[in-house]
Amino acid sequence: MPTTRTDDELARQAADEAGRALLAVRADLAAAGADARSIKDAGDRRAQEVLASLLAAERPDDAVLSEEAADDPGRLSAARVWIVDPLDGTREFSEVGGPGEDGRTDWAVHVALWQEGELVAGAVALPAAGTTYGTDEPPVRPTGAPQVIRLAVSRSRPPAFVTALAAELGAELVPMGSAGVKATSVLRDEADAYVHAGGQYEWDSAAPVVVARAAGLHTSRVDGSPLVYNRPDPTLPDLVVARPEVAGAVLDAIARVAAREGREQPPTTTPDAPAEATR
Ligand SMILES: Nc1ncnc2c1ncn2[C@@H]1O[C@H](COP(=O)(O)O)[C@@H](OP(=O)(O)O)[C@H]1O
Ligand SMILES: [Mg+2]
Repeated sequence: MPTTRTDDELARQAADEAGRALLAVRADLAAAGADARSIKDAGDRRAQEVLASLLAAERPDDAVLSEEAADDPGRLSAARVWIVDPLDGTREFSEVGGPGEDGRTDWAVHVALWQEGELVAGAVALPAAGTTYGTDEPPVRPTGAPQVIRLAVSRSRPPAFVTALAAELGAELVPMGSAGVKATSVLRDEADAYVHAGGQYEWDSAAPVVVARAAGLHTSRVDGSPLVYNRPDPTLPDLVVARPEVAGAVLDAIARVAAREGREQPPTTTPDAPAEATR
């Protein structure tokens, strides 16, 4: 029987349950000396199982779009769709170092709910850091204008465009894994903005974006247009999450860099699928 949790509470519960399962899987496999590929695969599988069974039990009438499940075309006519990334930052999750080592903390579980055109609830769990950000308790964002803008960027494949943007802004790059970790780094005051271009999917950004919005952060595509979810093609290749104090400067600088690179906007298609991508 479904419980009476709100959608916001269910998002947090689902992200936390998957996060606990991921910590257990990683600890077991690291202790057994498993290789990174086995740890990634087992993590993806286990977190998907936890999310799928919880959502099926609690919200049997809703559709689900997940990185780790076959796409269900029924989602395109559904009123409510959960958009989930059971394990974001898969590479970082699998870097455990060796038996007895704690492993990295920059990976996340993403759970978001899309309803009739908008993201309405969500949670981003950082299980190894012991923190979950959710729309049930909107996070409090840092305020004030930074002297030097800090840009969160992929540690394993920083887009060349973001390196050029940092030079344009006189900004510092702060490398870390996972889209959820990078978006919430703005809430932890570790960065002032997360800018990504060149390839991503709806599940990479849906939960980070709905949580960031709940905290009052700016969220958009790199050209300033709205992020739109539950589209037939789940590719959503670029985004900006930023403190409102820096959002204008960041978007202006993006436009200048794009103009210099001889095109109207930064790349909006995936040029080549990264080795780690599962699709
Ligand atoms: N160029 C690209 N194409 C497709 N997905 C990308 C991408 N760059 C980053 N991503 C995805 O965005 C997430 C964060 O990546 P990063 O830490 O490098 O910024 C990862 O999700 P997964 O770990 O769920 O695969 C990664 O696969
Ligand atoms: Mg992801």
